[in-house]
Amino acid sequence: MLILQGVTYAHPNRDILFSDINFILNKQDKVAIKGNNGSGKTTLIKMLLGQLRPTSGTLTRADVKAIYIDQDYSLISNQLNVYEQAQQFNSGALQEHEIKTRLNRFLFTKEHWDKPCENLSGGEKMRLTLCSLTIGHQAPDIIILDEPTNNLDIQNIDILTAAVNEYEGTLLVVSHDEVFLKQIHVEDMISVE
Ligand SMILES: Nc1ncnc2c1ncn2[C@@H]1O[C@H](COP(=O)(O)OP(=O)(O)OP(=O)(O)O)[C@@H](O)[C@H]1O
Repeated sequence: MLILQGVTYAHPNRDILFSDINFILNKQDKVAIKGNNGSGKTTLIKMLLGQLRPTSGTLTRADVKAIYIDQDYSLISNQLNVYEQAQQFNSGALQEHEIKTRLNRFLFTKEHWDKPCENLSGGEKMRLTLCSLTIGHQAPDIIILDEPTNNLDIQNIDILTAAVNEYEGTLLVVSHDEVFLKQIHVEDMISVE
C-alpha cells in the first residue's frame, strides 16, 4: 500500500527533520509510529496522506482511501448534532433506524441524538468518529490514529480497542500507550528520529 525508500524531510529553509526512513506497509498491517515530541510524526503522516512530498527519497502510494483521525477529531462537524453527524457518513443509504442502532452500539442512546457535536467530550468525539466510519459504505483502506488514547477514560479506550480490533484494514497509530498497542496487536514500528 505504501513504500518508503530513503525518505528524508526538511520543512522549507529548516534543518532536516527526519532522514532515511525505509518501510513497506502491506494490507492489514498494524504499525506504530514512534518518536519524541517534535520529531516529525505528524509531518510524516501528512506525507503518507499525500499532503507533503519527501525532500529526498521516494514514497510510493497505492490508490487507497486513507482516513486520519487527529487529536482534534476534525472529522466531526461542530455545527451538526450527533445523529446528523452519523448521517453525513451514510454513503450506503442505511435507514434511520439502522443508523440509530449503530449509534446505540457506540453508547449514543436516544437522549444523545440531538446533542450538538460541539458539546461532546474528546472521548465522545472519538466514539462518534469510529461509529461514523462503520456507517460509511466503504471502510477506509488505511486508518491513521494520532495519540488516540490521550484523554480517554477506560470505557472509551475499551470501545476504541474493540472498534480497532474489528477493523480489517491497515492501521497506523501514533501512540506511547504500550498497553493499547499490545491490545490492538501492533506488530511493527516506524521510528521517526
Ligand atoms: N509548516 C511548517 N514549517 C516549518 N516547521 C514546521 C512546520 N510544521 C511543523 N514544523 C516543525 O516541525 C517539527 C515537527 O513537527 P511535527 O508536528 O511533525 O512533530 P510531532 O512528532 O508530530 O510532534 P508531537 O509529538 O509534539 O505531536 C516541529 O519542530 C514543528 O515546529
